[in-house]
Amino acid sequence: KKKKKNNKKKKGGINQFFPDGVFPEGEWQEYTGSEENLKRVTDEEKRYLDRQANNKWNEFRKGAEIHRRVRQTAQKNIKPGMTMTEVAESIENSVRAYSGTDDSLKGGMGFPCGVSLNHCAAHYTPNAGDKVVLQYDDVMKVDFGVHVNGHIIDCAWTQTFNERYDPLLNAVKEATNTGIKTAGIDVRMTDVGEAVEEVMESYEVELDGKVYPVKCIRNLQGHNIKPYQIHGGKSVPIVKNGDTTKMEEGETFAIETFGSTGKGYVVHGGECSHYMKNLDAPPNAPIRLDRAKKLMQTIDKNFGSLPFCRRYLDRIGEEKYLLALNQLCRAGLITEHPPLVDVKGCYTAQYEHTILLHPTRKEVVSRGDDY
Ligand SMILES: O=S(=O)(c1cccs1)N(Cc1ccc(F)cc1)Cc1ncn[nH]1
Ligand SMILES: [Mn+2]
Ligand SMILES: [Mn+2]
Ligand SMILES: [Mn+2]
Repeated sequence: KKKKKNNKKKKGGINQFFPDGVFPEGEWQEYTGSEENLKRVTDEEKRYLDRQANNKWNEFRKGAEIHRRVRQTAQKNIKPGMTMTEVAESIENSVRAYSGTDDSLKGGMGFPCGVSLNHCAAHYTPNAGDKVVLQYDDVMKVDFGVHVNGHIIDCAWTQTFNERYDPLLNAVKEATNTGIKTAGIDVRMTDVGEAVEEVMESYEVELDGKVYPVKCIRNLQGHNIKPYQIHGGKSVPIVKNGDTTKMEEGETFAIETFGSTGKGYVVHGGECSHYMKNLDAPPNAPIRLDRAKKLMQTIDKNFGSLPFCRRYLDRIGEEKYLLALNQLCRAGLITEHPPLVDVKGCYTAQYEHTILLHPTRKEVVSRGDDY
């Protein structure tokens, strides 16, 4: 018998530290560029209206506060010798504890905790049975989401132990901050990409006596975020790509950049762990295969349109689901998001923040004193 969802707020959540329910604002930045953008900050009427939308903003700020506390502990505790499963699950359990609810659709992981290593840039998290152990010379991209009622914080950093990678990390950190500074209302996507690329490619890194120019991974992008939708349909390039699509007032963006000592281009590589319901699939498409039908119901109930990974099915008690999962993917009802890899032997790094385009100012809501 399925245990009833307990809708009570759980103890130990982040709310205990903010009894008034008001969460800290992120880093404010003024809009730059056009004359029109410069005067947004003085528009009192827009400022007043923005405060009315505060509930939505406050839920992003709650997610960001959870993200900062979880990553601070992770940055201290993650060490070589831990398995990738221990790394990912320690972070995921911490997010769930702070979220203060057992209902994964009310709050918790916004998407799986990525722990992509070295030439793998994104979308790797261990599946059951993964024996990989974190090494001293690894370059690990820790990329996890926190959601509060579907308001998703998407924020990532690169964890290393060998300081020889610092120039690579600094290049990407500065490139991401440039992307954040350039982003704004009415800004064209291609202009963000161009600004990012210029900073990234001004760096080089020396490894094992060889000098590499830092390249942007040109087919990885930031993206807008919508309620319960990690990818809202707009992409933010990290190279100049001619896309004149503009950012708009009220939108939420994940600004992420990736630097690489390899080709600067990723392809699918390795076993898939990340999956997500296909929002373009016809709703209520008939699924004849009984096991697949049941699995789809479980996915709808626990994740909805949020990305999930195989370990999330394991932990809710699903067993022998792989065939049914593959059938749902082949039917186009679920999409696979396999690991994204540059060439073997190269090193890739990432930094990512979530920004809120308020009518009068830009808020880097996931900013911390770490990055
Ligand atoms: O690469 S994306 O698919 C994308 C980038 C631009 C347009 S869509 N992706 C969104 C996503 C898709 C599936 C997931 F399971 C988790 C995330 C970016 C991302 N991954 C991690 N953090 N941010
Ligand atoms: Mn991310
Ligand atoms: Mn992202
Ligand atoms: Mn893909």
